[in-house]
Formats: sequence, C-alpha cells, structure tokens
Amino acid sequence: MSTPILKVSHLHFSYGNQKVLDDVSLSLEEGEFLGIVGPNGSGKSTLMKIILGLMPSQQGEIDLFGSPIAHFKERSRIGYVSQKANSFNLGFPATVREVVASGLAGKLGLFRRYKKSDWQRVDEVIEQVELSHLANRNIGKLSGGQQQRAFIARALVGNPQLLILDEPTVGVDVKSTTQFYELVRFLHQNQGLSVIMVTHDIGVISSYVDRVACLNKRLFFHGEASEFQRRQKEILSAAYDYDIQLVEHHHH
Ligand SMILES: Nc1ncnc2c1ncn2[C@@H]1O[C@H](COP(=O)(O)OP(=O)(O)OP(=O)(O)O)[C@@H](O)[C@H]1O
Repeated sequence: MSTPILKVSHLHFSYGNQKVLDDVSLSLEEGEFLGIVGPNGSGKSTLMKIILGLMPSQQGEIDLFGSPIAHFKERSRIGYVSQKANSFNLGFPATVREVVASGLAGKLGLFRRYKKSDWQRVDEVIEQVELSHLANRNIGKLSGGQQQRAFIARALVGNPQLLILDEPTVGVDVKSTTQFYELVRFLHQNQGLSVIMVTHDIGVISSYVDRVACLNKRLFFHGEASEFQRRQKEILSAAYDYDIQLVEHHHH
C-alpha cells in the first residue's frame, strides 16, 4: 500500500485539565473520502485544527504526506473550509471573486501580484462550483448554500490534494446540503481529491464517504462506511453514551 496522506498515531490533547482527545489513531489513504462524526464537543474541530497545524499537538504523532507534521511546510497541499466559514462577516465588502482569490494568497506570498493565469484559475473554480453568474456579487448577498460553495472554491483554488471540511453544511437547507455533498463527491471521484469531512449528518454521510470515524474524545469506530451503516446503532450508542458514563464516574 502507498504512504497514507495522513497518519495520526496515539494523539492526546487537553485544554488545561480537560481531556479532549484520548489516544486517537487514524489514517487517510490517497483518494479516500473520510467522514468524521461524533457528538457536540467530542473533539472533532480540535483534531482538525491540530492536523492543519493551527494548534500544536501535545502527545502522539502526525504525518502528512509522509512527513512528520513539524517538518511539513507545503500547507497549500491542504484546502480547508472551517466551521466558522458560514458565520463569515457578511458586512465584509468582498465579491465572490475576491474571496476565492484570497485562497491563493498563501501560495503566492504576500507581495506577489496576481497574474492573468491566477485570475483564470479563480474563474475556473468559480465555474466548477456553479457560481459564475454571482462572481461579482458581494459574498454577504449570497444564500448560505451559495456562500458554502464560494468557500469551497476558495479552498480549491490552490489545487490542494487534501480537502478538510469542518461541518460545512451547518445552517444550510436540505436541498443545498445535498447539492454540496454531490459537489464534494464529484471532486473526490473525478479529480481524485482526498477529503475529510466533519459532519452531523449521520444519516446521509455513509452513502457518500468511503470510511467513517466516530469520535467522542476517543475513537469508537474507524472503518468502512458499509460496516458503519450496519453497526450504526451500536457504535453511536456507545459513543454518545460515553459522556453520561463519564459524568457518572465523576459522581462516585
Ligand atoms: N480554545 C479552547 N479552549 C478551551 N476549551 C476548548 C477550546 N476549544 C474547544 N474547547 C472545548 O473542547 C471540547 C471539544 O471541542 P471541539 O470544538 O473540538 O468539539 P467538536 O466535536 O468540534 O464540537 P461541535 O460538534 O460542537 O463543533 C469542548 O468541550 C469545547 O468546549
């Protein structure tokens, strides 16, 4: 088997004395679509932030594209749409085109100017997410679903190999959510993009992803989507009851 794109081994993380990640190990193969589910506050965003290098890991190992995270410098190989993207400051006076172009800033460096080919790439991804007709509109004047597609375009503009989506469909209606999943599936299947998507849509997730990880501080499941679907009830009740057990322990 080839080197996984991401390998997390025995990761632990605490905020102060609150343990949020407990001995988490998982991997992502090239071209794989992984869905991460788990209750509120189960450490999903924390795990994503550590993988993205936005927060230092405390204990355990992370390899990205075969390099230890401390030595990994090619940030542009990873595209990220954060949970906060949909609470983006809607008063911010930027058009869809400008927001998408900002996704190239890291790759180009602060003082390099955009070339014609950069703007061509910007327009190409805008077309891919079907927002060409709104390219010059202020981002604040788009629907939630359209904004999500603009943020995915911003994440894609630098041609990443790995796309990380943290609850991309929160506050977006069912029709737009389905459209969003279809877009991610298209990128995954037709462009070979590796994807990690954190989501609360447990019901639909297993029909889109290859593998599922179920997290509540520790991993309760990491395996094929079909197996997750088959054992869903058992896995989820174990993961979602974990907090209750913890509370009871504290009580004694
Ligand atoms: N910066 C922080 N400082 C202290 N505690 C934090 C911080 N960020 C998150 N937490 C806490 O750590 C726990 C895990 O949070 P995290 O955001 O990783 O969970 P999550 O699974 O993404 O939750 P949700 O599904 O609600 O978004 C929560 O109890 C949260 O309150």
